[in-house]
Amino acid sequence: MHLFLSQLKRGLFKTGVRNITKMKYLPQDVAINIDVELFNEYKYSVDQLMELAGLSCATAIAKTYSLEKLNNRSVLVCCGPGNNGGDGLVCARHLKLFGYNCDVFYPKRTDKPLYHNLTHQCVAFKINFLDKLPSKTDVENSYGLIVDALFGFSFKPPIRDDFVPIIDLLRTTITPVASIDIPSGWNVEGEPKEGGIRPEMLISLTAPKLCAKNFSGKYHFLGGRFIPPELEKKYGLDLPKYQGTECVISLK
Ligand SMILES: NC(=O)C1=CN([C@@H]2O[C@H](COP(=O)(O)OP(=O)(O)OC[C@H]3O[C@@H](n4cnc5c(N)ncnc54)[C@H](O)[C@@H]3O)[C@@H](O)[C@H]2O)[C@@H](O)CC1
Ligand SMILES: [K+]
Repeated sequence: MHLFLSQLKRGLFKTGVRNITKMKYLPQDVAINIDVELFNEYKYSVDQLMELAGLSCATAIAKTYSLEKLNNRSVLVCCGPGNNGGDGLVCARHLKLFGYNCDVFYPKRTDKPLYHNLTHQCVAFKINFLDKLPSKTDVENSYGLIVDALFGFSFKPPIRDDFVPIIDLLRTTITPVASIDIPSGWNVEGEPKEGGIRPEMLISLTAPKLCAKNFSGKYHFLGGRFIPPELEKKYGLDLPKYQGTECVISLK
């Protein structure tokens, strides 16, 4: 006991908890600058980062929602038009490999090879793409979890009309929602005043954005373990230490 206390005082137990308290929450402009720097200075490609981001999300989801917990029901992945939606497509593919049944709702598709390829891969993995938004009752009967991959750190309020019904569904359903990077519809720097979606899980990528301070759901993970140490230092991110070979870390 004495040894434990003296080691604790000397800070020898590096559990990451100490770092979590210092960890930086990013405003929108800083999140965008880091993104640009990863591509321009470190020569990452979007595909590379998206694959790691989507894998992190699928891993965090599988650690939290076992098939048993979902009563073997499927996962509905709702994808938006940007890179957050791309993360969702990658996440769906990895979830499928982990043994989950996934359906994807991807109403506004971006005409770029990356998104065509990700969609093609999902179809090849026998992931079903829905033609229309299911009703609240159908969602609650068929799905154990909804993955919210609609908007990430480039979202600018207010939500445009075509996405309002999807956000309304996510806001009102009793099916748990796992949001990728940002709870969609939230301002990157805070919760909307009129009340937004209330995800049960948030998977922050790279570093949590300022709005994550308002997250009151049960599970918060950090993923996207690809930040070069020099970049982490430059932006004073103070990321918690990922354990061993893990690609995610639980913050809550
Ligand atoms: N550097 C990073 O940290 C990485 C970020 N990634 C993901 O990329 C996301 C950012 O992606 P993007 O910059 O492509 O943008 P987003 O995916 O955040 O959203 C942009 C898209 O949403 C639309 N949109 C914006 N405001 C809207 C509104 N009010 N109503 C309706 N549509 C609206 C835009 O027209 C655009 O098509 C991150 O949040 C994260 O999920 C990962 O893919 C890879 C690594
Ligand atoms: K999201």
